[in-house]
Amino acid sequence: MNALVAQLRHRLVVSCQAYPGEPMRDPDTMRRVALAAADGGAAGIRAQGLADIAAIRDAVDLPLIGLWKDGDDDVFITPTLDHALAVARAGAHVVALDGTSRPRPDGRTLAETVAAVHERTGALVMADCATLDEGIAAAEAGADVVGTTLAGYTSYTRKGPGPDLDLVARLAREIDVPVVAEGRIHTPAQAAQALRAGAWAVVVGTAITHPTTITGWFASAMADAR
Ligand SMILES: CC(=O)N[C@H](C=O)[C@@H](O)[C@H](O)[C@H](O)COP(=O)(O)O
Repeated sequence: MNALVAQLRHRLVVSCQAYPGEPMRDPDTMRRVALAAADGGAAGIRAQGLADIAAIRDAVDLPLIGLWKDGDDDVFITPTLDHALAVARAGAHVVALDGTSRPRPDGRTLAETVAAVHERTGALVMADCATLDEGIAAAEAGADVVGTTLAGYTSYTRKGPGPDLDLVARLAREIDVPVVAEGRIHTPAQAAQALRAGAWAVVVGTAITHPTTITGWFASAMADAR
């Protein structure tokens, strides 16, 4: 197994992302958020956008999973090979890309995309999947790690309030590549449950790095209690 993937075993990766138009959408802000996460014990960082990836790679000495969300199509996480190559060149050790079975905008297969990233950049690939079958196919396509990132975010998967730990468990049983639990992990207890379900590593974003959403959780709980 690759040493960088081995380093993430049973550890926390913090996803540092702000969305278009938000006050924290700024590479230097995300760099600081990533540094703060590293101080708290994050073993890896996940970051979106070439500028954020470059800023974080320079400042934070941890494995960096990079992605580039682009376009309005169904496939928006690092949708094409060109996006993936740019993410690697910006400094990501691992390129996270759409690992679903949906057609990619550049017409390449997942296997072709993974092979080209490996050959042309030396970066690893994390396939962001939504279902068990997609995770199995992504492992066969050569992905270095498989994430549950898109479970609940496709037309054919259901979004529950919490993480899809059943998918984590089924993937961990079925495939030999490390399974990363990602998506709607909102509490430390859920992160621990993901490990018990068989996750190699756990990615937490919103619950650590998105104050607008976290504030909303508190505000709405209080509104319900008024
Ligand atoms: C579906 C999609 O676009 N997921 C994105 C992927 O990078 C991010 O918006 C999420 O914040 C990330 O996956 C971490 O998940 P959570 O924020 O739920 O802990």
